[in-house]
Amino acid sequence: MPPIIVAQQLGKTYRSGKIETHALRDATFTIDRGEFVAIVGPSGSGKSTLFYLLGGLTRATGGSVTIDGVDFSSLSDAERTRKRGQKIGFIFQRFNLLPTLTARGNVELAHSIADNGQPLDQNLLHHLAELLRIENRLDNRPSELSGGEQQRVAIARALITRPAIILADEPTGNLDTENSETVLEMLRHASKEMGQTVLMITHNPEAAAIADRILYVRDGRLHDAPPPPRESRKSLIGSLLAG
Ligand SMILES: Nc1ncnc2c1ncn2[C@@H]1O[C@H](COP(=O)(O)OP(=O)(O)OP(=O)(O)O)[C@@H](O)[C@H]1O
Repeated sequence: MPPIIVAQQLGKTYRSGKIETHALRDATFTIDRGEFVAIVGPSGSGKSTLFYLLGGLTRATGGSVTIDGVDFSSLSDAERTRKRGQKIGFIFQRFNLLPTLTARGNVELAHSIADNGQPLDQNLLHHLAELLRIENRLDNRPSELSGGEQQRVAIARALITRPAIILADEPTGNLDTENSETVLEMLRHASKEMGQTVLMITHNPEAAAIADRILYVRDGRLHDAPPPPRESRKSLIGSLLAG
């Protein structure tokens, strides 16, 4: 099977006045279907920039990236939004639920943005709500939910469209240990049981340690971290995170 993500010399330079910041340079890599990839690196190294590029949320200033066979840079804005909704599920550190909608409303909105011509799969919603333990919280608004519950709703929202790729930016950054474990288990389930590709930015060595592969970003350059023996993974990842 061809890789789901193919990046060729992907780059992003921000310009403000005469100042140029090479946030990401010449990133060439592929990611296979079903892989669970952690993206680690010091603050300001380019992780979020890579995330935005892979999510089609910003345009590259160099190179290209193809997501599930689609070159996002060749699409109109409207088409890009639709494809993004169909192919990618996003999970953010701050949950980013719409405050005026209930939990169910937030999940339904993600489904309608994807606009894939299918009615919302109520069985999938029920299954996700059960796995994420939010069955009794679906009619509440985000302000009535705990942080952990909000993140679990955000995961249901990301998974309801059965996206090929899940992009998670510090998904456990605002959570306690128990909720972090639930979120990581769910991401691993998505990768291993559902065959979805998961890319997760994290500063948390425990989170990075459960990934299949670690991409290390430093000064805008991407490196595959060497696959460490299991027992030394956490300390190695800890030293990478410390920069
Ligand atoms: N919109 C922007 N305009 C100008 N420079 C930017 C912009 N966004 C990011 N940068 C710069 O690009 C570089 C990479 O930033 P990025 O946000 O990708 O880092 P990061 O690894 O995600 O950092 P952190 O872990 O602190 O979130 C930094 O030097 C940052 O200051």
